[in-house]
Amino acid sequence: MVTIEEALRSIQDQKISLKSESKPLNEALGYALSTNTTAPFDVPEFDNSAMDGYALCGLYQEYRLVGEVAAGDSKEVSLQDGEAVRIFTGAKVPQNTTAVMMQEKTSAKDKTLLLDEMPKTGQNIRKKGGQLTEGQAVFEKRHVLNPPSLALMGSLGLSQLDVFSKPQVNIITTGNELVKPGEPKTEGQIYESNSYAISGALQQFGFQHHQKTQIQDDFEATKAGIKTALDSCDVLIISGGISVGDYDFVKQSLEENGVNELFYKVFQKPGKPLYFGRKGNQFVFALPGNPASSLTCFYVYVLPLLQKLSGYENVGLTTYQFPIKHGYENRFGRPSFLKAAIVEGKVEILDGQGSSMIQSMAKGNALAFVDDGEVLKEGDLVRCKLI
Ligand SMILES: Nc1nc2c(c(=O)[nH]1)N[C@H]1C(S)=C(S)[C@@H](COP(=O)(O)OP(=O)(O)OC[C@H]3O[C@@H](n4cnc5c(N)ncnc54)[C@H](O)[C@@H]3O)O[C@H]1N2
Ligand code: MOO
Repeated sequence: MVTIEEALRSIQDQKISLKSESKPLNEALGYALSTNTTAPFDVPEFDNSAMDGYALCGLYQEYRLVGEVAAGDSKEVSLQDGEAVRIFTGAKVPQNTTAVMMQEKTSAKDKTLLLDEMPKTGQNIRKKGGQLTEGQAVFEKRHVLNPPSLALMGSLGLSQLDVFSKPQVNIITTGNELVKPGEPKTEGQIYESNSYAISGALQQFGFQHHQKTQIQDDFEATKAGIKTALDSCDVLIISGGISVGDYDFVKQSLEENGVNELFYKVFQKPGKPLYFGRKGNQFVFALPGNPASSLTCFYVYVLPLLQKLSGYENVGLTTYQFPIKHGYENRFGRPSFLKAAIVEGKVEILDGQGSSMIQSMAKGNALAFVDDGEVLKEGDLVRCKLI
C-alpha cells in the first residue's frame, strides 16, 4: 500500500517521450504547443480606430469633414490640420490623425463637424504593435491552448499549429453483473455506469476514448480483453475486478500481459484498491469498481497522467481552499476525498460518502480532501478540487 503522495509522485516521475503533430486551428483546443511561437508581424498591424466616430487632425472643437474610412478599407488617406473623416471601429486611421472622437460626442452638419468636448492626443487610437511587436515571444512551448489562445494564433494568421499529441485511451469495464443501459436485465444484475462517468470526464478535459469493451468475470476473457485493448492505446483504463474477490481477475491478467505494477493499493478513501502499471510506453490504471471510487481515482490520478502525456507542464485539478460550512471529523480511518458542494464560497461535505454512491457526487461540484482523523470546525479551510 502506498500513500496518496507516493502514488502521485510515481505518476509524475514516469519517463515518457512526447509525440508531436500538426493540428488545424479549429481542432487545437486543449493541446499543448510543441514549439515556441513568435509574432510574425506587429499586432495590430496598423493604427486603427477603437470607436465609430471621427478621425481628427489637430486638437479643436470644429473640423472640416472631408470623407469616410470603413473597416477593411485599404486606400491611403491623409488628413490636413483641421480636417476630420468619418471612421468606423477597426478601420485604419488616416495619416496625421491626432485622435478619434466617438460619434455620440459629436454633431455633424453638411461639411462641418462639431465636438461636445476637446479631444485628447491619441484618444481612441489602437496603436500599431500595441499588443505584440514583430518577433516578440507569444507562447512558450507547452502552452496549453485555451479559446483566447486560439484567437491569438488566428490573429497571427496561423492555420495549423504544432502540438503534442494526446494519448489514445481505451476503456474496459468488468463484471458479470453489468448490463448496458437500455437493455433488459435480470435479478442480480445492474446497469453499467462507470464507463459513462469515465468517458464524460475524459471529454470534460479534452480527451476521448477510442474503444470501450465490457468483459465478463472470467480469467481467460479478462486476459484476452486486456491484450486486445493494449493493441490500440497509450492508456488503458479498467474499471472493477481489481480487489481481492474470487472473481477479481484484472491484476493477474495484467501481469500475464506483461504489464509491470508501479503501485497497487493507495491508503485513501475512496479507491483503496487502485492499480497503476506500465508496459513499455503504455500505461494501465485499474480503477476500483465502486462508482464513486472509479471516478474519484480518474480525477486524482488518471487525469494528471493523461495531461503529462499531452505535454502539459501543470497537471491535475487545481486545489483551492474553501472555509467549511460546518464542523466535520474524518472517521473513515483513511485520508479521504469527500464528495462536497461549494456554495457561495463555502464547502459543504455531502451526505452519502459511500464508495458505491454516485448520487451525492452527481449533485456536488467538488472533492474535498480531509486527512485521516482530521477534525474541522466551521470556517476551517479545506483543500478542494472542483469537478
Ligand atoms: N475483502 C475485501 N473486499 C473488498 C475490499 C477489500 O479491501 N477487501 N475493498 C473494497 C473496496 S474499498 C472497493 S473500492 C471495491 C473494489 O472492488 P473491485 O475493483 O474489484 O470492483 P468490483 O468488485 O468489480 O465492483 C465493486 C462494486 O462496483 C460495482 N461496479 C463495478 N463496475 C461497475 C460499472 N462499470 N458500473 C457500475 N457499477 C459497477 C459492482 O457491481 C460492485 O458493487 O472492493 C471492495 N471489496
Ligand atoms: O477504497 Mo473503496 O473505494 O473505499 O470502496
